[in-house]
Amino acid sequence: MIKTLKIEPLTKEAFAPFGDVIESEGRDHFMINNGSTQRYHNLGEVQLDEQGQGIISIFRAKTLEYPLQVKMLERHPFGSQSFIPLFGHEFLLVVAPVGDGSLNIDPSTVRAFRANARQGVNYHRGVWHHPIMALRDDDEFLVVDRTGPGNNCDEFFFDESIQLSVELD
Ligand SMILES: NC(=O)N[C@@H](O)C(=O)O
Ligand code: NI
Repeated sequence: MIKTLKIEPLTKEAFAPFGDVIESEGRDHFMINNGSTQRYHNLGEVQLDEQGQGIISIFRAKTLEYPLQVKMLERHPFGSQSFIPLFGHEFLLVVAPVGDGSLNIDPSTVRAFRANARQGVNYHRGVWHHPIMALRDDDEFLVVDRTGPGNNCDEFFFDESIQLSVELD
């Protein structure tokens, strides 16, 4: 299978099978702080197993070479993982649904999205995704995810006959 993935705009609806889109555009809010602040409440669900602890980190990411061949995806079975751009730059996502839970990905289910400069994402537990795909060198992302016992990162490498690529326009 040789396929160039169509890069879709990131929307709450389109991304729903994979997790949450963290954004204020078009979302409900309520006023707090005596009317000085709008709270865009509960935009994403932080998912943890019982032994897990939620933590906040910063990822400083190099850009990858494009066209990119998607050779692998990873998942975090014990918790969600969110990426919120700190410098307001767009970034890319490649994802695949949780599936039946086995260590396998149907390549026909792999999708690519482009986050605009005011969007973050929250991958739900077990959702397959490519490691962070920054579009600016040394871009930084606030990351909320899970630490704790056990291996919380499974990797799946596609067979060499599966060539999924991402091209920048
Ligand atoms: N390994 C790690 O912490 N990073 C990945 O999970 C990622 O999604 O970038
Ligand atoms: Ni990850």
